[in-house]
Amino acid sequence: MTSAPHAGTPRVATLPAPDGDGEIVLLSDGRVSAIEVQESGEPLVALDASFGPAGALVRAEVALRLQHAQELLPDGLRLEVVEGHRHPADQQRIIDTYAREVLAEHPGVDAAELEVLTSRFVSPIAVAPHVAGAATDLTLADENGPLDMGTPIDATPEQSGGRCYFGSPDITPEARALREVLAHALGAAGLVNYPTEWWHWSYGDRYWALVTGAPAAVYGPVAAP
Ligand SMILES: C[C@@H](N)C(=O)N[C@H](C)C(=O)O
Repeated sequence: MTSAPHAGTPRVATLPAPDGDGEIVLLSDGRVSAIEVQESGEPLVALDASFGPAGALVRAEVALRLQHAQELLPDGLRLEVVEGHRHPADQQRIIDTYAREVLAEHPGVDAAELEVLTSRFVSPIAVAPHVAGAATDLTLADENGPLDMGTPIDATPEQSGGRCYFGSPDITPEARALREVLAHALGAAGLVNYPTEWWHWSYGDRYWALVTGAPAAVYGPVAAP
């Protein structure tokens, strides 16, 4: 899953993709932290009620792109965004909680391996897309509320038996079809998925830059107003 870096070589932190096709680059991979940030200075804005009651904060361009994705969805479906910008203290609390769970499952792993395993579910703080206002946790909803996407939002790999991975082959055809609808709209709007979490989509952060080949990220850590 991880290899010790040679001098000057970023750490590789990857997982085999669950459908057997390629690999997932984790947020703890050194190629993510090596991406430069050319901060745009864009403000955080609150998403309106068409995205659900959370009123999540995201960068202004992310909000526009989510609006575009919303418009690309089939009639009767909408995006329900449950979280956007996250305070670094909240990010750290999630890291600490999940790292304890990982350690209980894998006693004896060293600190580097623990960081890699933990990053399947929560990002290292330095590259955290939510802390940059670049990421949203979201799902699809219809007039009756959120739909069954195969797992609840925030199911860990352990809790979900890996079904939280976007490409999990172990979900129903209905949930698979809904994940594809989500990916079609958000991908067309320029957001990228973190493949270990079907609900996590971002634009402008370092992971986005790595996936899209952009020369730099445009959002680094930002404080909420
Ligand atoms: C904790 C989970 N909801 C989450 O936000 N994970 C992503 C990868 C993150 O920490 O940025």
